[in-house]
Amino acid sequence: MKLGLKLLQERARKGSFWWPYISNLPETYSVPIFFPGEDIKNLQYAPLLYQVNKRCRFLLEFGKILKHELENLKPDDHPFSCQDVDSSALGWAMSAVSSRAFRLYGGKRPDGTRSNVPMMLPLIDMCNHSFDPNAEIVQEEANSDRNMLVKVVAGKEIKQNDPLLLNYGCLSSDLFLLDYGFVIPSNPYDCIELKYDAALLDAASMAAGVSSPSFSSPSPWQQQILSHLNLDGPNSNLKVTLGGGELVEGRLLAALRAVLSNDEEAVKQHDLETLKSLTVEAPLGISTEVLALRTVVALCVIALGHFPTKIMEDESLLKQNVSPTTELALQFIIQKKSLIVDVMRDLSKKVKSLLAK
Ligand SMILES: C[S@@+](CC[C@H](N)C(=O)[O-])C[C@H]1O[C@@H](n2cnc3c(N)ncnc32)[C@H](O)[C@@H]1O
Repeated sequence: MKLGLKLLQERARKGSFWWPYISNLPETYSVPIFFPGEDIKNLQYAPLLYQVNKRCRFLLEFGKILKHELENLKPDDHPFSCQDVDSSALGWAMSAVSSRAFRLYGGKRPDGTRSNVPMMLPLIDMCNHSFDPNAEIVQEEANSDRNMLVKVVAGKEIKQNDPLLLNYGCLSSDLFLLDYGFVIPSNPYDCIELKYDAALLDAASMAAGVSSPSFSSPSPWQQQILSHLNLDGPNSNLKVTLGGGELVEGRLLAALRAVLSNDEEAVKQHDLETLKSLTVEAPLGISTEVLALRTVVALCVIALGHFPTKIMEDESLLKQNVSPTTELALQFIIQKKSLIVDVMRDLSKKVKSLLAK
């Protein structure tokens, strides 16, 4: 937000050096904080809705604090040349920065290391994103400590009229939408967030064929493994993911394998890294592995059931003449649901091949 405030300050300052740049920035952004209520609802996916709400609440709160702080300032002391900076102006600035700033190395710290700071880079910020970019940003130190040379360097041959494309990062679809306001079809870095919840896992594993699951009442050795995986205990992190690079997050896979195995000796023969790896095939035996993978498939079914609409309904709506924000919301949820379906398909294939052994 610091850079956003600076942007607002320069936008309000008469004769600002940055005015030509700032006056050419988009007036609106397609990020969800500006979506109409109906399209926020259309986003359906709870972790994204949580982030959108969090950002909106922050902007409202910060707007109030700022108003209070600026209230009694003399015109000469006013950082925004007496212009009103409300939550909508803050939202504009936040979106300008999140969608256009690049994180680069800043000045040197006393210990010689460099801080990582967001910077607005006029002209460079005209480059769109691609996971197959044709250029990259290269930073070079100039002779003085304060100055930094920032260049865009071609990574491959670029023909005349080809767009210059940079890689903004291997980000999930949530971050592309929240920060940049677009959705990449079949984003290989997208994932689904789930909560490691014992009752939910008991239900999922029962659907997978476990008669008396013990996620809600793990034995002490299983609890120890869960706490090593940071899935149990006071500072646990219960957020686990499906999809992305890993298909099933290693911590979830290890927990499923350990709790479904019930064979302390067999589990303790393996280190955590082995238990977390899907490329290590069935370290605790085929039947445990099949139950673990089927439990994930059941989790996927439950996750899909939480979306109020089906992919086919979203796709047919998308074919109609919808607004750009509805289109983005639909693209986003289609992507999320397709990812779950892909995970189910890949895991079911694995189960089939295990059973054929
Ligand atoms: C750094 S700016 C890039 C320049 C921008 N296209 C412009 O005309 O000003 C980032 C914004 O460009 C758009 N953008 C960048 N890459 C995109 C992509 N692959 N697909 C769709 N929109 C993209 C998004 O609106 C994003 O917020």
